[in-house]
Amino acid sequence: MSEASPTIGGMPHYPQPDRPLADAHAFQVDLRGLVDLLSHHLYSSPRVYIRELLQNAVDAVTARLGADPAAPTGIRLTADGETVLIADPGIGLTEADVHRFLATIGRSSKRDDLAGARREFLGQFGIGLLACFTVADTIRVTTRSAADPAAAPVEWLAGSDGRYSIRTLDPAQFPEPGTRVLLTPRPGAQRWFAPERVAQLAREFGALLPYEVVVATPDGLVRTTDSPPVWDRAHPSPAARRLALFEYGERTLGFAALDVIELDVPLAGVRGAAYVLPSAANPADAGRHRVHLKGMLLSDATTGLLPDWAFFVRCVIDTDTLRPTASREGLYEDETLSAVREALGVRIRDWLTDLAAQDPARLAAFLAVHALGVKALARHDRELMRIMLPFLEFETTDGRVPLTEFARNHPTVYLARTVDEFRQVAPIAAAQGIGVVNGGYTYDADLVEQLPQVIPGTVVGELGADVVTAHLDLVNPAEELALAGFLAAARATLDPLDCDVVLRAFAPVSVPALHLDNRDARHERARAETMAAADELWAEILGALKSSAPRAQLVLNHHSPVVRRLSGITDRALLTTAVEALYGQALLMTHRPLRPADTALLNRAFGDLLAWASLAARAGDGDGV
Ligand SMILES: Nc1ncnc2c1ncn2[C@@H]1O[C@H](COP(=O)(O)OP(=O)(O)OP(=O)(O)O)[C@@H](O)[C@H]1O
Repeated sequence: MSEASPTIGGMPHYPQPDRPLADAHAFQVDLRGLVDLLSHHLYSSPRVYIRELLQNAVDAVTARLGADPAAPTGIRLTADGETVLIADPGIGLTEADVHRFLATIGRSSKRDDLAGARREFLGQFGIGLLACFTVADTIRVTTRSAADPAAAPVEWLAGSDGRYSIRTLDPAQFPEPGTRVLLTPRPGAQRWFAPERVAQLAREFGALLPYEVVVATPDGLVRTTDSPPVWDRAHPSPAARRLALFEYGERTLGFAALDVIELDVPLAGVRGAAYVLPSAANPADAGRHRVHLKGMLLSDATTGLLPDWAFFVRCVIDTDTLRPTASREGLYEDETLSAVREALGVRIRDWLTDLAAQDPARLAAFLAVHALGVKALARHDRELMRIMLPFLEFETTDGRVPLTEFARNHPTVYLARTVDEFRQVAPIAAAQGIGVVNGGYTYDADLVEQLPQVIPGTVVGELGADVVTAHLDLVNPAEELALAGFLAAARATLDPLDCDVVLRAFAPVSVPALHLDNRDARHERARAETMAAADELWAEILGALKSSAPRAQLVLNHHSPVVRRLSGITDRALLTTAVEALYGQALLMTHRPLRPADTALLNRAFGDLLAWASLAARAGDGDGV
């Protein structure tokens, strides 16, 4: 029996330096420090020790099958509450292998020196076994090599203090090739050895592994593998296959999907399914997918697997091309991953276009929940936009309608940039036949702007106050002249508020006045107000920014009975109050927050109107006496 300390990455096989390293030393490893690093900074939880044990067992079985396709494959975990034992009938190790691989941190038998990690194996980094030290104080490995039947079986006993011993065993004690790993818990880690927890972890990580794994517990044998995966099984009919996929999704992801999209991208080595979320998803949510690498669960919250726009699906996949990060809890971002991401994106997009062509009712059900996702996708994909546009509804002056239909009825499509702007003008614009789309919602303005490329001949214009006024009927000059006094008084009242007054005739008659404004004008007013309140330096800077933005407009409706009645008022003070009240009412209709000056004006107008009313009432009483 010999005793030694582990070395790092195959040390002391020094590279050949230019000059001999006469005074060379080997790196030492502080195993406790390393395990501490792994458990606090690499692995999210000690539970991964089961995954690492399973992984080594699976790789060992795969390696032996390579040489002997008839070799046994069953893997058995035994959890008695005190210890955990895993036994595999795999390739095993000779004493030299033990020193070389088990006891050398960072060295793996699963890497070709030039080609990197070999595709058929799960492991590659040569650190997995260390995960066991996050829960165990000692690891006892007994192993017999299948590759070298003459080699005696050996026992390797390693402690978390960084020391190990090795001894040869009597071949009669270990007649068959294979490996057994026995772990004894470190203080405080007993809970990770509870039989039901071991079985649950084996099922969670290893349900799709290619070889049968059973867990022997005091309550009996538990089979934790359930392979081949549902997508690789034969089903009696396409409907039965779909049903099986739905059931599998609900069991593993925890929600009843709206739809399921099969993923089979042979070039990318990906098989599985994408499940459409049953309720609207947050576009900023990076998407959490359940990813298996060669059957072993990598993580159920893997990000970066799909393009950002595909936030409406969650995938369950198995792949043999993608690489894990060293923690084996995420995907390594490389060219393969971006190719897979693109291929899966194409698959989901194709599913959408097929749905549009073959099953509009199912597409409508999908869009009722995920229109936002499709809009996000369509922005970058003109072809998809062309296909989806007839199905995507937008808020417009014709109600919620698809843009294609809207563009057919309105050769010029006006775009209101904010929800407020749309609300402000929609009823009036609709009455004048102006076609306006509310561009205030996420992605809508982008899509409307691309409309001319998708439907040639369509013109998209910005909706400004001038567009609306241009569509309102002019009042005949003689009639306008008759109201000149009233209009002059109204202009004088509103001029200090940076608002012009114009007279037009428009529908509906129930709207006496319309406050038309645009963002430039609002910014200009805000700037002017700040300037008035600012000190000299700021006033100068703000003054330099002054622009000749159009002023707001109060458009009085000549058809409105209220306006007609007002124009008959001769008392100047009452007229001022009435104009202020009209202006205030029009402002309230815009649903925008009021400036302090506007609030003051509204209060004053209301108070004055009350005073006028009580005066009139008293005068009426007086008449009666
Ligand atoms: N059950 C086993 N049967 C045979 N060899 C094993 C077994 N477990 C571990 N080994 C050997 O020990 C080496 C180190 O194992 P370890 O789990 O630390 O790393 P790995 O599996 O190579 O890579 P990773 O860090 O990615 O898991 C393996 O490369 C393998 O040669």
